[in-house]
Amino acid sequence: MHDQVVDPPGELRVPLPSPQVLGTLDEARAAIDALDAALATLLEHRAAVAAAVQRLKPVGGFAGRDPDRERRIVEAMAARAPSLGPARLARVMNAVIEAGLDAAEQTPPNTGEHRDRDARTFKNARRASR
Ligand SMILES: C=C(O[C@@H]1C=C(C(=O)O)C=C[C@H]1O)C(=O)O
Repeated sequence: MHDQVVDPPGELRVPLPSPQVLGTLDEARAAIDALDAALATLLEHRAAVAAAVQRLKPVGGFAGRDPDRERRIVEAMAARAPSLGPARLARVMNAVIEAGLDAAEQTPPNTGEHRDRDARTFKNARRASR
């Protein structure tokens, strides 16, 4: 049902129904499921890009954590998510960043899995920017 989220490949499309039009619990839950499907796709893609960053930095992984960069990320996101605000978003993004770094550490560099995943990530990003 949520397979259509990435369509065409390299582009994420998700309906953003106004909460006011959600009249039933089933409708509201279906809307949440669609948003979560998109969120999962974004999180997977973000983790792959963050893993690529780790390999490009002089010191990657948890050892190369950059609190200033993380603060700037949260500030930029808070402008788009004012009802959450910077303090809540900082908690969310701390979990997202740690999950990404953890996943990157589970996949050693220069393996076929990395190479294939990076190739897909950048091919999709290039295609999406055209
Ligand atoms: C991705 C980087 O490495 C780490 C992970 C970050 C992230 O997932 O956004 C941000 C800062 C760093 O702690 C980076 O330095 O840009």
